[in-house]
Amino acid sequence: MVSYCRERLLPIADIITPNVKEASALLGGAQIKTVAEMRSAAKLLHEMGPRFVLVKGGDLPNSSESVDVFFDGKEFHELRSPRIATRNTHGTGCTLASCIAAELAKGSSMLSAVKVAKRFVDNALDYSKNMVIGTGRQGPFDHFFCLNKNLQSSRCSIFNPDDLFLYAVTDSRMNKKWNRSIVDAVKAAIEGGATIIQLREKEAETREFLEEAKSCVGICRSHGVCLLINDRIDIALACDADGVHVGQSDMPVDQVRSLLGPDKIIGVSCKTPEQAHQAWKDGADYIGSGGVFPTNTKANNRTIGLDGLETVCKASKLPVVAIGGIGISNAESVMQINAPNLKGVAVVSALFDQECVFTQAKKLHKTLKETTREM
Ligand SMILES: Cc1ncc(COP(=O)(O)OP(=O)(O)O)c(N)n1
Ligand SMILES: Cc1nc(C(=O)O)sc1CCOP(=O)(O)O
Repeated sequence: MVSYCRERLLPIADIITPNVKEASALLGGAQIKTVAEMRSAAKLLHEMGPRFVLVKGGDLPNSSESVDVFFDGKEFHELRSPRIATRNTHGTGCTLASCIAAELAKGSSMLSAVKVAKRFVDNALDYSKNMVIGTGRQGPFDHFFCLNKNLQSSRCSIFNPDDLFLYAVTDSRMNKKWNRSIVDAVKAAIEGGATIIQLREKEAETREFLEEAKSCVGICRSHGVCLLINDRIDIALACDADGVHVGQSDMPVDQVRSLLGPDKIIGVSCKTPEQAHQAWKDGADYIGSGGVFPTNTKANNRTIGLDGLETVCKASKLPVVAIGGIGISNAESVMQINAPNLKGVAVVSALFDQECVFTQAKKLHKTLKETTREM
């Protein structure tokens, strides 16, 4: 059985998710008692063929944390969560693997799928830790805990593709023109319905930008909205933003991931199916695709049109947000390409080159809602 797995299954698997005992068996009885040994095991297992390896550390002795090691062939990520003391752990492995498969089917990258699945299992374990069912050494846990209406919904920091619905991208030049601070602009956009914010401040000095970014992080957190930083990984780290957006000539996504770690959101601009494919391989969480229409906001930007957007959406498993020349008058035509992974529109001037950011955000949000309800 083990040799069949090694020879026939591992070479064709996208991901394998052994616990430490299973990893040890696959490696002919190797000792795996530390996180360092889990990393070595993940590397050796990867050499047997699967594209990704997740070695699960739930059984690791003497640890207050549950540490899983994720390896994509280049980078290791240690996914940590507090260990939940319970005997109700029967079925966790199958649930984790099924949840990864479901997230992949929804279009997530492998790392995002694994993070969502780990969070789901952790929440389920915590919710059902005190249940008493049967008298065996191990009890079952509650896979359907999400259906319990009395359960308090806690916002999890994991990226939700639906957050791309109305994506507000700031521009300091526009906000200066209308005599308002970035912080006021961000607040108005959120109150009007923006579902995610990106600070794209091309002209700001680093120190000033960092101070503004810190204030915006506070505002976004208090509204439960994610904040990303355009291009500047240093600023994102310093202000503890939720992630970054990078372009094709910025730092490559896999390098960004190794600097930011597994928990941050990474978006990447893609105009072609090849770029979209690479984004997925490198572990991006979403794609920004445009210019859908001509724009005055970004100089020399190539317009790919609605056809180009559709081509990128079709080529990709990742969630996509459309960008470039989008506003209230044409948002409907964008969403009507009706690609299941097109999650929303990203706009700059439609919100920020306007007298009232709040009103414009509200109007655009309403338009998007009406459009998507009809589809
Ligand atoms: C959501 C979103 N999509 C695309 C872009 C463009 O990013 P990039 O290619 O890095 O260009 P600049 O923004 O740096 O001019 C974006 N910012 N956001
Ligand atoms: C920042 C940016 N990126 C684009 C891309 O095509 O990748 S278009 C763009 C500017 C979008 O501004 P507006 O909403 O004012 O047209």
